[in-house]
Amino acid sequence: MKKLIVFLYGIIAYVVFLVAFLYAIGFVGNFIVPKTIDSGVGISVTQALLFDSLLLGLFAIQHSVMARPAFKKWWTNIIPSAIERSTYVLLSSLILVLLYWQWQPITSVVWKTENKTAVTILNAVYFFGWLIVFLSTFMINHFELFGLKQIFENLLSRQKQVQHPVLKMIFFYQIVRHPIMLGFIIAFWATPVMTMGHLIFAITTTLYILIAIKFLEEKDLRKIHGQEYEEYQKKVPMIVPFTGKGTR
Ligand SMILES: C[S@@+](CC[C@H](N)C(=O)[O-])C[C@H]1O[C@@H](n2cnc3c(N)ncnc32)[C@H](O)[C@@H]1O
Repeated sequence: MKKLIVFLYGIIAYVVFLVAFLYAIGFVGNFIVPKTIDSGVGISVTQALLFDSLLLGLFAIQHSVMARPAFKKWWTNIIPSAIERSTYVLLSSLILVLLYWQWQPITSVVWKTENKTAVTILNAVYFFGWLIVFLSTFMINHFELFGLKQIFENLLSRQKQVQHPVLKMIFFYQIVRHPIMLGFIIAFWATPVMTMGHLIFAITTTLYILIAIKFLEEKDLRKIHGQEYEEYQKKVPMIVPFTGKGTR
């Protein structure tokens, strides 16, 4: 019974993630969904900045803290390890829902193009960014990244072996070390109409991504994979494709 509850919890977490992910495409791109990055009742710029910084800060803190190995070690003394990843995914997705709901637009236009070709290209680049994100998750392990593998193994009572994580260096991971983050950055910047609110979102998230991968994720990856990761860093650039050999 407990295993079934754990399994259902993981499935719900995954469904919430899928909805939040799909909504993000509409939210950032101002497509289809009811509330987007540029919609909503305008409040003063100062108030909007305060609100939006708090929302982005909340996401950054949750993401940075809960992804650290030391936190996971402590946390899995409290919750079953089978749902550690699902809980992370669920909380991240719920914070995103809060962000979509409470995001305060600042609609002054910073740049805009009405040229049809430019609009088409920018929209194509936008969707290409999201496609890179989605495909890259399968290149490392989509099902493990979103907690599904863990809840399936738990349901099937598979003997939990302590498996050393595998470093993936295939497909997009041969071009850059962080294709998922590259995809996000592309999607956040590619727009035919850049408003002040959208620009602040793009700058803040890009800075957070760069700092988090350099000082948090790669530090963990070097600890986990040791020399293998250091060799990978020498061969493959961090986030800008085709910029020669990688650097730390
Ligand atoms: C949200 S994913 C982002 C991965 C990567 N930063 C990217 O942008 O494509 C974070 C998880 O991927 C894992 N990870 C990062 N690079 C990896 C690689 N090359 N192979 C396997 N796992 C990786 C990290 O340990 C972390 O658990």
